[in-house]
Amino acid sequence: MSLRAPPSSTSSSCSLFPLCPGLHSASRARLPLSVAFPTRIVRCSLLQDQVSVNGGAGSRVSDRNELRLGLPSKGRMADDTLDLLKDCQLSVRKVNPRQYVADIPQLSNLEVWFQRPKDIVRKLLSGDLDLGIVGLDIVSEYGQVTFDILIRFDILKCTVLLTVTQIPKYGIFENINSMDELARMPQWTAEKPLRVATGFTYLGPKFMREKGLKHVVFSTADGALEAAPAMGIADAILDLVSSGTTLRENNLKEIEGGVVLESQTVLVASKKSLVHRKGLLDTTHEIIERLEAHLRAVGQFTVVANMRGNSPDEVAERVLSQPSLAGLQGPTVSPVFCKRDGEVVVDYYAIVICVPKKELYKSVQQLRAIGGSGVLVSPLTYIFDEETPRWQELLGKLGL
Ligand SMILES: Nc1ncnc2c1ncn2[C@@H]1O[C@H](COP(=O)(O)OP(=O)(O)OP(=O)(O)O)[C@@H](O)[C@H]1O
Ligand SMILES: O=P(O)(O)OC[C@H]1O[C@H](OP(=O)(O)OP(=O)(O)O)[C@H](O)[C@@H]1O
Ligand SMILES: [Mg+2]
Repeated sequence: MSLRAPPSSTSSSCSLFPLCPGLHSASRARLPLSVAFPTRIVRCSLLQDQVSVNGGAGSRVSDRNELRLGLPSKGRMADDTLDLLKDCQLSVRKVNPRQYVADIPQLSNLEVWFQRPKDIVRKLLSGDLDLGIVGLDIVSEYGQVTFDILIRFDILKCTVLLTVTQIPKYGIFENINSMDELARMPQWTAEKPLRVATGFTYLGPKFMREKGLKHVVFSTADGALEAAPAMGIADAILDLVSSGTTLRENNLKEIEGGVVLESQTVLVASKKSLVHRKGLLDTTHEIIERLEAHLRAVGQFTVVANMRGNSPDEVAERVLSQPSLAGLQGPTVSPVFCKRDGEVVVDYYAIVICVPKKELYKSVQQLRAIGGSGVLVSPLTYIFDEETPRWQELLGKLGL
């Protein structure tokens, strides 16, 4: 199998991400400060001794005071991420769409930097960002050897994506439906290996090796990979699948055992920054708490209803007799006071429960069946629990 050399297992960001591998320090020192192109002048505002590739030492903690969160500057995740933060009352304030720095007024001393997803992971590793929101696929691909310096929290709201091996539905693949069958095809030899096109040049070879494919070569492209088999460039591809439309429209099929990774949006933190950067732990705590409380709340409605009854216990018993009305820890039942013939009396009780969105109508029917009226339904913003499991998990990982 022809594989790209695996990245070095040291945490040096220079060896992990050589943007200009050929540029050694001697030639760097001679870099001109402005470079002339035929149509325009591009001025580099770098001081000569600052010119280096991706900052050098891996996961350093620079002496800046501000905390930095990286968010996707473009692509499918960009808007979803901003919407999610807005829903958590952490709206990002951006002066104009082309500006790459912003802030979140609720979180003081935090800078938001908009970056391409893969650059967010690179900059977390190099210490230029402290936190980031990206796809797990990107973290696994670009942060592969350094999970010990990154800490991840799953944000379950966004679409789960699969990175999957895909082959044509036609020709020699017509009856091939699993990775085992693909591996056993006699066509793949040292002289004529299986050609796989993928953007996942680290995860792809690793996966194929684990699946026992011996004769494989990889090619890569920046996008539209599904075209590669029909163009005759590849036999199979390894790419993301979300709705499955692109795969279908290009006459490809997923195969059994071909899932490399289930991806979703994750919040990632640099472990070194968490330990050393003042204030980061508190800010991360707040972000995690808000995300967790919000993600718990998005699937629920608050339902308030009035119910005639003789006592809170009797009303509670009626409510709890219905399968969809138990709420999170049971109903809150409070007396509704009104004045009759000059006297304050309690004929009704107000009950408050949380109801899963999917079960709303069923719950309203059950409420009516036990005498509920005046049912008010409102969305929930947060459900804060006593404990934040993800926060506890983080403290555990940091040994705190
Ligand atoms: N079809 C999709 N549905 C939902 N999310 C997706 C989809 N495709 C990609 N993503 C997510 O969006 C993230 C970025 O993908 P995107 O296509 O925007 O950038 P890219 O092409 O990988 O990078 P770049 O364009 O910067 O080179 C990925 O981490 C992935 O998790
Ligand atoms: O299953 P689907 O919902 O169709 O989505 C999957 C497609 O989306 C992404 O590509 P994108 O549209 O970002 O274009 P690109 O490959 O050119 O980057 C991904 O690379 C798949 O091709
Ligand atoms: Mg694509």
